[in-house]
Amino acid sequence: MSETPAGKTGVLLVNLGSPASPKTGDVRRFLREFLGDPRVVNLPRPLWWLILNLFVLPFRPRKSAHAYQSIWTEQGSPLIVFSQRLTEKLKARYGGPSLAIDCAMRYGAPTLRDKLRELKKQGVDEIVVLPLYPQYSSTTTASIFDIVADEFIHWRHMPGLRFISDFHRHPAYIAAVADSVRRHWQQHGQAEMLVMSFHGLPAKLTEWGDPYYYQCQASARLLAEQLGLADAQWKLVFQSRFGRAEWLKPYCVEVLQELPRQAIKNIDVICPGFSVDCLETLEEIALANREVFLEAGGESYRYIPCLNDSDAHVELMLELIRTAR
Ligand SMILES: C=CC1=C(C)c2cc3[nH]c(cc4nc(cc5[nH]c(cc1n2)c(C)c5CCC(=O)O)C(CCC(=O)O)=C4C)c(C)c3C=C
Ligand SMILES: [Fe+2]
Ligand SMILES: [Fe+2]
Repeated sequence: MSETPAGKTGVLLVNLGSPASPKTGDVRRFLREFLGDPRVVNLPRPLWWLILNLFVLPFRPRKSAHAYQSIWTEQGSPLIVFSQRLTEKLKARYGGPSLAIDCAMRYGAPTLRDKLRELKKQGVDEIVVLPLYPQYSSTTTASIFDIVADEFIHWRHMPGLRFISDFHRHPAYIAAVADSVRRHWQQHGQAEMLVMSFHGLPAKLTEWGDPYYYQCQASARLLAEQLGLADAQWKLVFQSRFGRAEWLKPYCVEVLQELPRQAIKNIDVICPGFSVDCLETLEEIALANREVFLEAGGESYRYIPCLNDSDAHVELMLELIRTAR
């Protein structure tokens, strides 16, 4: 028997994932896995199974496939491409014999289980799981933890585990996003208002103890403070309502329709809850919601991209690996 060499850490950046292709069949497969996760939809299983199979999966995939087609690139889904490029840069800069770095998706491929097993094969004695969600939600972050915990059940020799639940007020995160806004202002000038759009959630989840709503509020307020914005110069909104239940408010679309009526016709829009650009930012925010704002009488709508694979994002990842809990 040989001894395991001491002191090797494995880091896994984890994001939501995308369909294998923007074809309806692949989108249906992806949505079946995603929306079948009890963390994402909390209804009783038999009831949700019926709704999902009778009312969602026969219709939604075709509509979503169109949306995916509008943002798909030669290299694939922006969410996966950016997440992997970020990982490659981090690896090239800081990876080595004592630090293995890789990237996995919660739904679709590359799977979280495969990547955890690859790290195990490399003999790491600590695994750092870093979900690419600055704000914790049971629907996203906890769902990643479920897979890690379930995978570990089968491991005889469990390594140390550090799971980074959130980094919504980490100074390095706030600074990196604020810097990206300032750079945008330097190039394009500052609009009358900065709209910060976060992915929505069913409102009930907050009552049930999900801290996501409060973490979004905290991130937005810290960003506004760092940028020296007065209250009238920024607004937090929630996008991507799904289904009929009440979601977190204010709804992005309603605010965009209202702003021109309040004589605010010139806005910058940023999505601080998304680490990399994806369907939700590129199609919904940068394309569809722009039309909503312009049709309501808005004049200028500038979308500020996510941190994506920028050097600032690579440094943020390193800082989180070093300091976040
Ligand atoms: C950033 C955090 C996210 C939270 C919180 C979140 C909750 C949540 N989402 C849905 C339903 C859908 N989301 C979809 C896509 C999608 N969602 C996130 C992030 C969060 N979701 C991302 C990054 C993406 C994009 C994936 C990509 O490939 O680019 C979709 C699929 C597309 C569509 O059909 O619109 C659905 C559906 C629910 C129900 C939910 C919380 C309950
Ligand atoms: Fe979502
Ligand atoms: Fe959406």
